[in-house]
Amino acid sequence: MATDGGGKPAILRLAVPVPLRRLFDYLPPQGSDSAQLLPGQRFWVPFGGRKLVAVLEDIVSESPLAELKPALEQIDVTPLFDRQSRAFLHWAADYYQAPVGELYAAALPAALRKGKLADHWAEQWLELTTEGKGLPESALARAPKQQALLQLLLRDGRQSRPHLKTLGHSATAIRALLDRSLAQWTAGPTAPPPLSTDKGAAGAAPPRLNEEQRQVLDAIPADRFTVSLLEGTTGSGKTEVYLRLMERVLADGRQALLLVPEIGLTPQTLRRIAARFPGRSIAALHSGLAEGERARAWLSAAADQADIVIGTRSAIFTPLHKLGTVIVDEEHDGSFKQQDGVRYSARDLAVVLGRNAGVPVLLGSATPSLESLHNALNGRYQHLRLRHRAGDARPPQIHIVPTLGQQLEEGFAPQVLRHVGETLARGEQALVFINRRGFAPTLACDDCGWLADCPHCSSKLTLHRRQRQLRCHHCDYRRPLVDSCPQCHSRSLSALGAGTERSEALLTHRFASYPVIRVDRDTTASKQALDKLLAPARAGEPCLLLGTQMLAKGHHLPRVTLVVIQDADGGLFSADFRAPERTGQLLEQVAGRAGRGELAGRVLVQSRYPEHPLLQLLLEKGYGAFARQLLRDRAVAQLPPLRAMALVRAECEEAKWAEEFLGEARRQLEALAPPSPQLQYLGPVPALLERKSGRFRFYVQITAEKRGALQALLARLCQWAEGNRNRRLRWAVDMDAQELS
Ligand SMILES: Nc1ncnc2c1ncn2[C@@H]1O[C@H](COP(=O)(O)OP(=O)(O)OP(=O)(O)O)[C@@H](O)[C@H]1O
Ligand SMILES: [Zn+2]
Repeated sequence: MATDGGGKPAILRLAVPVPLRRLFDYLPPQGSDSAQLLPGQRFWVPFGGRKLVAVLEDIVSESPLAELKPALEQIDVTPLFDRQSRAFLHWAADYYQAPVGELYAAALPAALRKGKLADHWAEQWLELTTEGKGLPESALARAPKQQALLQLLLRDGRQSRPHLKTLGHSATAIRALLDRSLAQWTAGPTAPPPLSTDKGAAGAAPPRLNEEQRQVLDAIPADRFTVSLLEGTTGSGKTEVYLRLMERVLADGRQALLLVPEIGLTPQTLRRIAARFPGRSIAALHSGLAEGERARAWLSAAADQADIVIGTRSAIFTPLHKLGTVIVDEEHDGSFKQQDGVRYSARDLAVVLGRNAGVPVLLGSATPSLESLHNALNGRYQHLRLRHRAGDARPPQIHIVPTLGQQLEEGFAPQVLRHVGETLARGEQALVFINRRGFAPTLACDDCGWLADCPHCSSKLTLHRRQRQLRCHHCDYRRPLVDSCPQCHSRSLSALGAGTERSEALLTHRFASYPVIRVDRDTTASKQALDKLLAPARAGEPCLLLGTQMLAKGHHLPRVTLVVIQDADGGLFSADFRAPERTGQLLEQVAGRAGRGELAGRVLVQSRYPEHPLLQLLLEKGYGAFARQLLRDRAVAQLPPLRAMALVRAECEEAKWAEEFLGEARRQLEALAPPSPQLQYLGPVPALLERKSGRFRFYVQITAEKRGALQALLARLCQWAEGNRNRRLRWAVDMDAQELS
């Protein structure tokens, strides 16, 4: 039996991925060596008849429990998490009221979460022995191939087997060094897969920073914790600032972490970064990778092999020991907040990570979130601005096109179609933004008024004509298209509203001599597909781009001179108080795709309510003024970011149970802390999407003046709710909730 050295048996205190907010004690696996037990290692443990992957937190000598089970198996020799990253995960668990075991699960790439061996991805490295290291570069002159290999190892250190092959070193030369005991193989983590770079772009001289960019960069301290919000208009050269900051960090021998939105991690972005840092290893972590590739990239980053880590949300949890800066691009983007499981915000955690590591954090956006803007305006964050477009590009001209009472053709006003035609005829590119994929939002019967509802959600099915299907965009329910009304058997069914597929049909017909490129989730199953689709646009040919918000961000297409926003009204009348903010961000980002090169840009915005004050403010004064107005409105309504807000959510097949549970939760809350001007409760109320995948969804909303008080309250509520015995009911705490849906 393993002991802690003092004779008492060692007890493992483990974080297990179950919805209970505590650690669990186990005995070490049979026959394990206590000297080999280290916090941060993974173990297989038995739990309620299942086998789970848990992470070792602590080794103790006593447990409050009398009967302990042994863990089944030790998975790692080398711990996957060091002390600092464990402390970070614990902080996040406390803040988001989540079990720490679930945070480890969120932090690990899928393959490692499932218990695969980390060593499985180990690479063979050739390195010099002490004897080899003692040789001068001029040694082995009589065997030039061996000498070349020796010189490489002396200058650049150990080399991986595949890399040696790429460089053309022969197996014979390697064998010779091994035989002379000058070199040896060692196993170690793999280097991140090298990224392909644009031919010609690699090594291209970076642009000279303009005065604004220089000031921004100078304001970011080299090695001290600060948070800066970079509010820079679209095309103002924010990415260039990120690249310079990374350069500085790398020169200092440290690692840079760059977080990007889910749809922002395009091959184009990766190439731009790879081209700037030839010879540096870059680990890209995103959902488009195969499980093995992702685990490999994660492990190499954790083993200090990656200089730059670029990733979506969960990359925030990569253990980086030489972190030099955290940069969050498009910090306002909704994808930084996880919407199920542990509902963390990677953007907010970036600030905590930077504070722990004592390094600068840079949040950048043309359309900052109200949270970050509020912090910048009240001085908690440093507020940096880029007010002008970089290079020679000018801001685009924006015009509203009123659509009420106009003869529209598949949703487009005649003058809009005329402008598109003229743009193409001039040899330029046009971009049409439609925020809905599919052919049309739904199918309706002209005779009885039947609508195609989803049987599992409180929403309509979307018509996808090419696949001849009706699909639910919330639960992915699909059914074949019907020819007649299921209710009255009438054959006159109409497609209501516009979607990308329907607009594509009109535009392809209307502008038949130009390529029409449709970009949405249906046409771009993979990131590579998007890259390929956009190739003609990048080549600069006249073409028409048509798509959803996938087109709104990150793309730099200098020949796009016309942007059409087909319908600006969607978010102006939503019941979600954040909807205007999101609409403003989206419109500004889409508009920002126009005129990014030498040619001037124009934006046409179709609206039924051209007089709407918020729309007017946005289009006339820009997002900056619009967002500051929204902040004043939020202050009046006592909403975030002026108040802290959390939701307690519950969902169940039986609406009644979810409502009852939340009713009781609210009574518990009010008993702990009665409502007051500083602390307010709302609900239980149904979520905006009341039913999803067959479950009814409700929430109780809590807004508080003091975040700390809210935290303490929620911690006690979780203790109560963990006792909930209804297994068919799911509940969750959503701290800093972003969606009321
Ligand atoms: N100092 C500079 N001089 C000349 N060109 C520059 C300079 N800085 C950036 N650029 C160029 O301007 C264009 C826009 O820059 P960049 O992509 O960095 O802007 P951005 O603010 O990140 O854009 P967005 O937020 O709209 O995606 C790029 O082609 C970039 O190479
Ligand atoms: Zn559905």
